[in-house]
Amino acid sequence: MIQIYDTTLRDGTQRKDISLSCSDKLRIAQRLDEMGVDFIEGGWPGSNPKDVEFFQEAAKIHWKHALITAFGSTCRVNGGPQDDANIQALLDSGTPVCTVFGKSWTLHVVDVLRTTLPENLRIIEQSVAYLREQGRRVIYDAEHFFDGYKENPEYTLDTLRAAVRGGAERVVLCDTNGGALPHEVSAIVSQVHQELDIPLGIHAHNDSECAVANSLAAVQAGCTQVQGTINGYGERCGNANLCSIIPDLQLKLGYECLPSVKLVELYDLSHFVAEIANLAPDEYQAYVGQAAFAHKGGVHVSAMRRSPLSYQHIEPELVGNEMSVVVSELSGKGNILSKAEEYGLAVNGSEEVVEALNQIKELESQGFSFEAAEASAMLLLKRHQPDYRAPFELIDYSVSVEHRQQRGIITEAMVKVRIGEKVIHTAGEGCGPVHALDVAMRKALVDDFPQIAQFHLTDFKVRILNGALATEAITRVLIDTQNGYHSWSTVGASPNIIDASWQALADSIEYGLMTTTEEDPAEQVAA
Ligand SMILES: CC(=O)SCCNC(=O)CCNC(=O)[C@H](O)C(C)(C)COP(=O)(O)OP(=O)(O)OC[C@H]1O[C@@H](n2cnc3c(N)ncnc32)[C@H](O)[C@@H]1OP(=O)(O)O
Ligand SMILES: CC(=O)C(=O)O
Repeated sequence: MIQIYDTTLRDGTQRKDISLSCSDKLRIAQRLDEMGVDFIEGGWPGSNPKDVEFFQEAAKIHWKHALITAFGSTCRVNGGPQDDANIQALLDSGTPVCTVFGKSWTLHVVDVLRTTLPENLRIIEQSVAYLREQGRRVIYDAEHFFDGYKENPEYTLDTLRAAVRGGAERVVLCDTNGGALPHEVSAIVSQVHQELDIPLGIHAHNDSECAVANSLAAVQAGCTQVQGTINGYGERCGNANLCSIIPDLQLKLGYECLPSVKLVELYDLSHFVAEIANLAPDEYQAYVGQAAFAHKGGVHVSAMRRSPLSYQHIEPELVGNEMSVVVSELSGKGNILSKAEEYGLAVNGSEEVVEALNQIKELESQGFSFEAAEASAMLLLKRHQPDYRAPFELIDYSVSVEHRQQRGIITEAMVKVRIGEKVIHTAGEGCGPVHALDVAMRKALVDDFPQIAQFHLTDFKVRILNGALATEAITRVLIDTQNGYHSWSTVGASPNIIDASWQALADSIEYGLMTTTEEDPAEQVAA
């Protein structure tokens, strides 16, 4: 069994760009408790009123499994813990467990605390002992332990012994500057494990991109608690990422961290915390990123269709994620077949697949990109089906943009479309050419397809592909659209920006008409 100690609410919030409100912190803590995390470090009560409020509110909650811990430093140099505001704040937080950090590295004792080595041992021992006397369990975080150990191993061990004499139930070896490498962590933890008969923990930062590897090495060398954060948020480059460490330990190394029924909620937990932290989820994050099981290369997809573990290290469902297939110029027939299956399209023979595949490769060479435009990829496959009839057909369009003195810029569009046997000719004005085309198209289609009123353009991205050609360059346009309960993306590419926009817009409308009914979106969300 490995204890999971989450510090998202404390060290996680030391990441630049994260600021959680008290209620954000409580929501995350409750979600972590539901997951079965053992310790939740709620903050530093000696630091700010928000953290004080967190502990006041946390005291009113019935925690199912987790122990809430309050974090703070040892008492100030030349003072005693009984007179120390920070230690008092730890006691006032009312948590059953207090985590106290102290200095291990002589550089920090001498240059930062500006005190003597024996005085540092005194404040460690007395701070821990005082909290113990007040009935609190104490975890001792040995800051800069690995840097300190490399310089003066005997002194760093003495700091741990001081914490143990004070009554710490566990000492946590911190790679505060994140510079240690796995072989060093492995060797040092093994030596400490031999020297001290006390449970050990690991707290790693990611400055050498080794926080997860260092945490695993530490566990294998004897640590039984791992401190980390959800999504690896934390000071500078972050803390050890629990979303990787937990499945690594549980699925690969056979340790128990969370109840196994909870592991499948890891993907949701990661996205939940990103959402509350107001950060875009990292698509490329191991285990829980949306691309973690997304297959693009044709060779990979072809093999995956034959054996689901051929290009995956685990079954994605174990952590609540799912496999997906991307269509692009790197596709083979397998990608097309998988996409067709995903969209429920019956494929009538390999010729159809090869034609669609070749068209995708050709269009990508012209500047299209189907990876981020699944709706266009789906329409392309659909158009290769003999029985497919598009809901409308464009006959002509024109756009005029005029700059008139006194009247400013005037933009108008005309479209002529065929719906069945009917030809409809409309015009629209807009604040720009794409808006005017959109207005004219909606006018032309709304009587036959009233659901078009539900479509909203949510994003419009323009990228110049070969900038060296300056204004003659190919432009790629990606449009995101939604109808209140579902969103989709389409693509166009052309040396003419209006034409590229038109292609993406027409695909967006065609796909939307195929997938949106006339029902009220609110009812569809409920369904
Ligand atoms: C490794 C880590 O991540 S530790 C956590 C770091 N997180 C934070 O710093 C966030 C919360 N911090 C804060 O809100 C503030 O820094 C406070 C309230 C803790 C302190 O604020 P201030 O009193 O203004 O001090 P300031 O931040 O300028 O300096 C830190 C002080 O703590 C002292 N200190 C640092 N570590 C320790 C320690 N382990 N034991 C005792 N004192 C310590 C320093 O010597 C310095 O004191 P001094 O100015 O009297 O020499
Ligand atoms: C305690 C802590 O956060 C660190 O040493 O990094």
